[in-house]
Amino acid sequence: MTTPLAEVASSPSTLRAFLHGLPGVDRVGADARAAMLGTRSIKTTAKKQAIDMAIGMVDLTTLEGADTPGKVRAMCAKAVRPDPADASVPPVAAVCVYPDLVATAVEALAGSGVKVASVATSFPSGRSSLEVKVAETSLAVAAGAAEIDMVIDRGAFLAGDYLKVYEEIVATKEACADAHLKVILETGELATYDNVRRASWLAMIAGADFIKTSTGKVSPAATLPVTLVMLEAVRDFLAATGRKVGVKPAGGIRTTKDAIKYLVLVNETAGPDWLHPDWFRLGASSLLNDLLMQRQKMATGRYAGPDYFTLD
Ligand SMILES: O=C[C@H](O)COP(=O)(O)O
Repeated sequence: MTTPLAEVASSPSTLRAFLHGLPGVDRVGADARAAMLGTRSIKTTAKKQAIDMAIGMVDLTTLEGADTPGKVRAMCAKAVRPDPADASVPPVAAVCVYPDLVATAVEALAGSGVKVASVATSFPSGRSSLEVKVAETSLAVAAGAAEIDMVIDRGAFLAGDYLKVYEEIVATKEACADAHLKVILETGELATYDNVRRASWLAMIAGADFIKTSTGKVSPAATLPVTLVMLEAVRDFLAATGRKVGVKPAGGIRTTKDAIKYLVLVNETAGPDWLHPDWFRLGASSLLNDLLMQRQKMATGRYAGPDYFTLD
């Protein structure tokens, strides 16, 4: 890395030269390594620990046009006490909602320690003016959001207008004040792993606290190889700058088996220091019930069945 990072974004050409100077991703190698790590088995005792760890890393999400305050309150109750019959189940890390439902979630979660995350910047498309995006972020923060999940402008990124994407992230970070900023790359639209690496670095240079794979509205959403590329990026960014950034795969993660594959990937790629909700999250609308069912199966030897738990 020859250009000091502070100067990388001083012009469109320096930013482009930096991002295109990053080493290319060996696609076949990344796919093979993710597949290999995905087949690793873990011991039964480690599995119980992994399930509780995964529960504590969930960003329990509802991002539907039909969301209501009642649905969000019910989700918040589940976030705090995932299994009402078992107080040993840890709470999730955060709930993630649309900006207009932040106040409802903040009230429902008061004093619980579960954080409220709001999507922003015209989620999921990211298609509005910077003024609108910044105003939406400020309103969500004013309503009490502790975390903002913004989307990047993929159109600008794919057109090579990296400085526009950078400036939007910088402006959104400023509007966040003390709230943490997660930057959604929407990797399913970025076409190549090289682009995923570039977008990861772009977001981190611009001030992201977390980089997140997907909105959950585009297919493919989170995948193991894409998450591997992002974990390598946060590892390398820490080595280059001394600043640690978190990672959040989101979208399509529905089973305990998948969640554990992600934890193995984190451990083997970025390292065990990332195995904490401050540095790793799983964004999911319907993973929690499977984690609860598998947890109960390990404790009692039988499944309670999906009807035992309230809907995700
Ligand atoms: O940020 C989280 C995603 O929107 C959730 O996606 P999902 O419904 O596929 O779990």
